Amino acid sequence: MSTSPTATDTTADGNRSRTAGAPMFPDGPAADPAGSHHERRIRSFHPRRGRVTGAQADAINRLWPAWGVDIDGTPLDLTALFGGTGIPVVLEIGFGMGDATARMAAADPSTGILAVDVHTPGQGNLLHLAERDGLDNVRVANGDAVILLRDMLPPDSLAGLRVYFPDPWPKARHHKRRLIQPDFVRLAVSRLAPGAVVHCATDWEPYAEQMLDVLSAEPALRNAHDGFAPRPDWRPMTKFERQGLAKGHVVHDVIFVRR
Ligand SMILES: C[S@@+](CC[C@H](N)C(=O)[O-])C[C@H]1O[C@@H](n2cnc3c(N)ncnc32)[C@H](O)[C@@H]1O
Repeated sequence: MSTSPTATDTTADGNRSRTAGAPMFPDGPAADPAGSHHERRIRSFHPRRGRVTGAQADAINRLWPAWGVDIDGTPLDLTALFGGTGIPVVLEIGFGMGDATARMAAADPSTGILAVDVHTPGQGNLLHLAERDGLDNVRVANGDAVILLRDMLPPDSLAGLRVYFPDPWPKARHHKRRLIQPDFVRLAVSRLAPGAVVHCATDWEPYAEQMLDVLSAEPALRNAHDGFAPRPDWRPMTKFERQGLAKGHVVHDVIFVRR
């Protein structure tokens, strides 16, 4: 029997050692599964980065096969994904570290949350929290949410869309990278069931105005409020929200309903 390290050896602190070229997470998310980086399209996210802790790596390796979704272009059956329960499913794009996602899932177990991000430490953290807190209404997807919506989700399939503190891309030459734009909203709305709720929040005021303008201009949506929405008490504080508030930023929510 070989005693040399393999792709699945685990060190004392829970980190995995691996041979050169072996995948970091043998049973975890595939890197760029749908080839998003090869599409000639402007993306709304920074490349993946960040150190993955031992606990996060352990959660990814053990839980991804059951609760992970590779965004690889294969059509998704949401009912099957959530164990055949038929619960309504909301899509959260850009969950970051996932603490707020886990709290929302715990507070409302009768709603499924399909949480998507490209941030590996966050994927590990959310899987860890889901297991720790017994949250079987959370699934974690890795990759570009645009491909998930475009190629994998059927029309009218989602009960909601949540986008909390998306990257603000403050420089004018980067505004084209902002997620909330007319084309994206048209695509997302086509995957929402009638009555589905679109909820966005940001601490970047010019982006808040853009969200309000773009969502107001989409004929398939109606504003649930007059202008910006009051912050709903069920939306937990997120990491980026906390950082924005510490800098003195003002937070705005927008809530629209699919007609
Ligand atoms: C500024 S962070 C906010 C994270 C979290 N919502 C919070 O408030 O703490 C935005 C996140 O959105 C993710 N993101 C941006 N565009 C995305 C896309 N098209 N698909 C998946 N994730 C995306 C980024 O990777 C990043 O983790």
